[in-house]
Amino acid sequence: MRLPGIPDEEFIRVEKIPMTKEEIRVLALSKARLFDGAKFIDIGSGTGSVTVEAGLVVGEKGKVWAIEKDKDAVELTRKNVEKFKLNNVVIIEGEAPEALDHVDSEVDAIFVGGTERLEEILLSSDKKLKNGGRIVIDAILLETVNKALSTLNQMGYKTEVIEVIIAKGMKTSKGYAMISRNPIFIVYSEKP
Ligand SMILES: C[S@@+](CC[C@H](N)C(=O)[O-])C[C@H]1O[C@@H](n2cnc3c(N)ncnc32)[C@H](O)[C@@H]1O
Repeated sequence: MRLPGIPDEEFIRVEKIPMTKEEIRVLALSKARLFDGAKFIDIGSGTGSVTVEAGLVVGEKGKVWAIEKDKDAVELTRKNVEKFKLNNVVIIEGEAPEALDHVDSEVDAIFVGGTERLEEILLSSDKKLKNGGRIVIDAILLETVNKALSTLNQMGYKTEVIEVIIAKGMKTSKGYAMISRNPIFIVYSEKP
């Protein structure tokens, strides 16, 4: 089992597809409490960075389903999965929540990085999640946080939210300058 924390530069990237940054992946996957052999869904896989990190954590006995609606992002997820030589990932091209129908197993955790149609996604995710399983949502907008918390609370989940503000050191000729990244909210929750 490998803990998450692959440097962003190791992923194949294209400018128009935003990536969940390294430190956020570490926190989000830690809140998802993945383990060797776990089953996991990444909704809105984008570059595939969360999918790849999760695939390495859950190992060969585990499985990851990556759901992505954008054709180019699906291709990018595929390239990164190949780059990291993972054979425990199923890539589903399609939009959640409908694409969740192609996940043929109950899972231990779900990460939502693509938050369009969030309420429907959360309600459908519940049917795929084991009791005690976790849903983790990565959000930029306050409105997304609000929707996530209200929906999860209605579903009877135990919920928490954190705001993550990170500055990363950039090496300059005079030393390291700290460059701020945009604040990100992580909503994490547990099914009763
Ligand atoms: C912020 S990016 C995700 C970043 C990704 N976690 C990564 O590290 O590259 C959001 C992605 O979610 C996808 N998306 C948004 N809503 C979706 C939905 N309902 N179903 C499937 N994909 C969705 C978008 O096409 C986009 O690629």
